[in-house]
Amino acid sequence: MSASQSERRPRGKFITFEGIDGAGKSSHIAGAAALVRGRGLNVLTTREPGGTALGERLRELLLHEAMHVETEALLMFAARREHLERVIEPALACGDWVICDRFSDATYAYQSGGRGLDKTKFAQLENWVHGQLQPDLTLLFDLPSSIASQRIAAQGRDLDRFEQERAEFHERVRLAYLERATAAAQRIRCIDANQASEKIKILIQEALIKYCL
Ligand SMILES: Nc1ncnc2c1ncn2[C@@H]1O[C@H](COP(=O)(O)OP(=O)(O)OP(=O)(O)O)[C@@H](O)[C@H]1O
Ligand SMILES: Cc1cn([C@H]2C[C@H](O)[C@@H](COP(=O)(O)O)O2)c(=O)[nH]c1=O
Repeated sequence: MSASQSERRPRGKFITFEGIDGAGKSSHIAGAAALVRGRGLNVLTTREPGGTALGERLRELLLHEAMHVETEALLMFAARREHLERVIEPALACGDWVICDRFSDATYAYQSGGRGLDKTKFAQLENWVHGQLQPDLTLLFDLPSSIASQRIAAQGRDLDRFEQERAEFHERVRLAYLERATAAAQRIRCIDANQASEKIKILIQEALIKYCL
């Protein structure tokens, strides 16, 4: 066995954080990454839409320009294709872990659940862009949209196109996430986001240790 073969690390784990806007997922990504790093593993944190130079430009359009729902879905998957090619796949292949703020479950929840994109079209795009690849673990932050919108309002910042949507939209997104969690129960762990951050941090640590570390 050559030196490079013996040093080859096992493929990294792909972890995603999901939930409606304001559910609190982004607040926990750095802590999750620190836990993984503490085990001596390399970990990269990234986000969607975004994560590459082109993806970040697409993010600007997606968050601020009105467009047809199918354009929106196609651009989400275009940004994802780039992200997979340039960031996610190379990192996983060399043994690094990737923690991503949203992935295709968000497209299912927002574009199909929220906006009404045909689920068959979603499935075709998902299959085209990432085939059998799915996250090893998805942490779904579940919260009623009324509480999430209060959290966002308390931040006192300008709202993007999705955050400006009505409560009914966010409830449809939430239900679609829960539907997806039922359909992929082996991968998606639901976290009650209506509790103190310290308790949520412990639940995340438990899930990472139980399913990935
Ligand atoms: N458990 C919690 N209890 C109360 N407030 C929280 C909790 N977790 C996060 N917050 C606050 O809620 C707001 C939204 O949190 P965060 O940005 O992490 O949410 P998010 O799900 O990533 O939202 P978005 O998808 O819109 O970026 C922040 O101001 C954050 O401090
Ligand atoms: C990946 C993805 C994202 N969105 C929406 C959801 C959010 O409102 C914004 C940006 O995400 P952030 O967590 O607030 O940074 O984009 C979407 O509609 N579809 C997707 O696939």
